[in-house]
Amino acid sequence: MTPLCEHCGENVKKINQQVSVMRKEIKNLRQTLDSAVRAHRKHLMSLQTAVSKIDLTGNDKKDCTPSSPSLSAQDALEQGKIRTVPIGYMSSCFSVKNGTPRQPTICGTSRAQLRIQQSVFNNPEHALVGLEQYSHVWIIFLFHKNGHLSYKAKVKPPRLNGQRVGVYSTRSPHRPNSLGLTLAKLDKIQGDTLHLSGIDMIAGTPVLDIKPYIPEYDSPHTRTVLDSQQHESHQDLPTVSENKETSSLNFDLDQDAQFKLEDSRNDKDKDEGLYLRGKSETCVSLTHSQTAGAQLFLPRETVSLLKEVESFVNKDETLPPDCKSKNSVSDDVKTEPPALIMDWPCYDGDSSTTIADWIREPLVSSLDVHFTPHAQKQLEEFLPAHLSEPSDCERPRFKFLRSPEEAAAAIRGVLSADPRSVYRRTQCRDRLFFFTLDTADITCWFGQGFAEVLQVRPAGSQRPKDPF
Ligand SMILES: C[S@@+](CC[C@H](N)C(=O)[O-])C[C@H]1O[C@@H](n2cnc3c(N)ncnc32)[C@H](O)[C@@H]1O
Repeated sequence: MTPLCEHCGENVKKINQQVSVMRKEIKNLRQTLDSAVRAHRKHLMSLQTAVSKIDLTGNDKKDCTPSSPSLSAQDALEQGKIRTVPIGYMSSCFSVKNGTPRQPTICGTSRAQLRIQQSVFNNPEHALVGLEQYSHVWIIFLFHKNGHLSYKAKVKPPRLNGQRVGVYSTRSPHRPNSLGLTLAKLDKIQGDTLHLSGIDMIAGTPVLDIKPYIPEYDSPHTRTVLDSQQHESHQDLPTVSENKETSSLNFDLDQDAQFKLEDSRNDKDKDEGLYLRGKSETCVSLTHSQTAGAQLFLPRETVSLLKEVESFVNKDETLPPDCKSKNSVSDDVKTEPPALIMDWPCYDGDSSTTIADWIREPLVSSLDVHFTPHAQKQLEEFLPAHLSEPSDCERPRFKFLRSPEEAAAAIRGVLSADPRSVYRRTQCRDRLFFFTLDTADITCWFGQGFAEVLQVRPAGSQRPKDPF
């Protein structure tokens, strides 16, 4: 007789049969589960491997890594697939994207340093020998703080106030390969370190390459002028770098526009080009009537002032009286001043270069920048970088900027170009705007056609509350 369960009264044999069936089912389920987990793990690993082999352009690079047995580094290079190694990282007076100039010309006084890594060259300073002869360098870098790797074929540049254009017609940081290109001023080289100004990169930006800026190669206008004049005169013409050792004269147009006019003649018998350089180094070209191409570096706002000079010079074919009084060029120049023809390739539709209208005349106009007396006072509290002061001095100190005036110019540069996003500009225009410059936190607000700096405090101190 089959025993019955004392708890439920069921047939024990039947219960045992049911239990063994359930055990089998559980075992099967476990096996299914285990194999599913294994399959998922395998899938995950293959996905991770695949992801690690996708480069930023979305191309499969499985065969181009140096470790790949199937493709040598040379083959990879020939296919345009390389693994980059930063030659150094920027130290810059801009710590975050917000408030960083959108182009280097916006803020000539922004400063940065770039130290060449020893991992690239055993003696990094050797790689810089000769570069000190150049005033400007191209910096090729990675937009490493783009946050996400997505990019679109069409973008909305802030200067177009919401309109879309193709990414390759812009300098947008959101682009395949995330490469940036900046023309920076080379202030000096110390050992393995470049001291730069006029930059638009944030601190920590990985730099991939540096090249000297050579107007004869890099500026179509200079090339065109030189080419045509060489063709006409069949003689070698001076390069802009030769202009460096030349005599100079100054003329002041007003407080904001001081120009150094360097007569490029290093041989009295040759009638050569002129070289004008301003405080902020926006470059447009200038030609001498008879021979060489020349370069003009000036702030955007002063272009109109210089156009007045242009008409003055072209009309009278003499130098302004101010120039004459400070003139240090030789007598024959004074008695027989050269006729000048100024060309404005960036501004006046020169045949050698053309640019999009929205760059020439942005839909977003530039702003006047004011400081409240309080902000001005706060700014003056900052000690310049490298000024020796007692270490216990409680005043805040800049790390890069050399004076409160330089900081004020940098702030003006950043704000006059309206650094707000289109969204902020249109949807929350009453909001306070914060950005960091060197060791200073700047607070400002925007009104119709102007920006006002309200506070300049040591970075890291508490932000004022936004009243809106
Ligand atoms: C419009 S891009 C132009 C950069 C360069 N001159 C070019 O034309 O390629 C400059 C802006 O990029 C952003 N930026 C600078 N450094 C960056 C970095 N390392 N990663 C991501 N964005 C950066 C800042 O917001 C800055 O205003």
